[in-house]
Amino acid sequence: MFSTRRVRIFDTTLRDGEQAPGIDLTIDQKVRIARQLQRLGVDTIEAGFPASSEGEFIATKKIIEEVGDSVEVTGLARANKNDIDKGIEAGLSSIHVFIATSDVHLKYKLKMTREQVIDRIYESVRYAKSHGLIVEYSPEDATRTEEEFLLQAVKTAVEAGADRINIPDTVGVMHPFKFQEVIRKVVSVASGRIISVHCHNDFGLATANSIAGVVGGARQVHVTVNGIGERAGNASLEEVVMALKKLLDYEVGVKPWLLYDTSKLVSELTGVPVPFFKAVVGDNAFGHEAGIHVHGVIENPLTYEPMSPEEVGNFRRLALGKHSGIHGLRKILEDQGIYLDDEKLKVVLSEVKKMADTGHRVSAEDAKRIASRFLSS
Ligand SMILES: CC(=O)SCCNC(=O)CCNC(=O)[C@H](O)C(C)(C)COP(=O)(O)OP(=O)(O)OC[C@H]1O[C@@H](n2cnc3c(N)ncnc32)[C@H](O)[C@@H]1OP(=O)(O)O
Ligand SMILES: CC(C)C(=O)C(=O)O
Repeated sequence: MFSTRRVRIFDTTLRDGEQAPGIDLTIDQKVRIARQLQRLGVDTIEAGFPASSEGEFIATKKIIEEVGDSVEVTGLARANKNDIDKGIEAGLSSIHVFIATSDVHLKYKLKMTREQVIDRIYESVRYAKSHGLIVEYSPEDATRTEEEFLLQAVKTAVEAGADRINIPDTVGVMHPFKFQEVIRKVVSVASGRIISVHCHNDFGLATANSIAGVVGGARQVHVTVNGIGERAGNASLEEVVMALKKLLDYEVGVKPWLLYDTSKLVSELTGVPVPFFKAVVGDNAFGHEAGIHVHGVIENPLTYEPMSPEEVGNFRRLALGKHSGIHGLRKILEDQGIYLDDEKLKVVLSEVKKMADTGHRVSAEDAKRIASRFLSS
């Protein structure tokens, strides 16, 4: 039984993440990522969409065989018998059923009435439950759904036996102050079922909204590694995990020291580079050049680091450039076995800044070469 501060991490890198244009993983690549997600300690892996293709079906099957004994493996299914049957055939013991509830989706995509959608929610969740599955229901486009109808859809899924209710901000239109209240209302009608949030990053608020959803009472978050996914992506696993742990003192099962390696693996296999400035796992997430920062970090990393790189498997990088100071230069030279007094360091620093002013990216080797002139004199 989870404590009230425990938050489930539902990873959808292999489903929503892979839906992003240009990302088409092979079966073996999906299995490799699934193994890493299992090692990382996520609570649920959404392996894919079994009804989508032969490859998705086989990948789901293989992922269940590979990690299904130690982590919940689920798959996406539309609210129809065929998709649910495909998931069962693939060996799923958990399924993620969705159907939209917003008027724009009902009118232009599904061409269904609200009454028909309510019936479909009940029928599809009931059908999946009758086959012994763990069922998570998502009212797609929930955050653009008229509130009373959204709550009716939630109650219908609960009555049909849904184990979890996931609230997707499908096109990323939420902000944290509003989403927290939406989730609070959903929790109030969900009869104790776990409420989940699934946030997209169209306004750059996916992580913030995910956290707000947890504060509002959600105890599961849908995430993807590196935040990959539809359009501007999903809530980033590494950001959500570290924000929940470090800023709000929630408990998660994820092992944070594996975050950097997991990020690198997904980047390598998807071909999507991790932005230099990406929070937690970016190569500049623990990079320091400005003299005042480097001096502070040398004295105590807490001066300029909200978490340590080692906590997340990343690395601290001290750089040289036009913003460097004498403390940083001394450290970088001493790390190379070169010890100069302050007078000589000031001359070397001046040369470093002149080099940087030309646009040259000054390396530790450049500084060593400049300093060597003093050592030979
Ligand atoms: C927000 C999300 O990310 S939702 C998940 C999106 N992911 C994907 O679409 C990836 C996998 N998709 C696929 O491989 C294909 O879309 C399939 C196999 C699911 C369906 O393919 P097709 O039969 O060619 O239909 P197509 O994709 O063109 O249209 C979707 C159909 O599903 C229906 N549909 C869409 N969502 C749902 C739903 N939740 N429940 C029931 N029916 C749905 C649409 O109304 C449309 O029905 P129609 O064919 O009777 O008009
Ligand atoms: C299927 C649902 C959960 C989804 O991906 C979305 O609405 O963004």
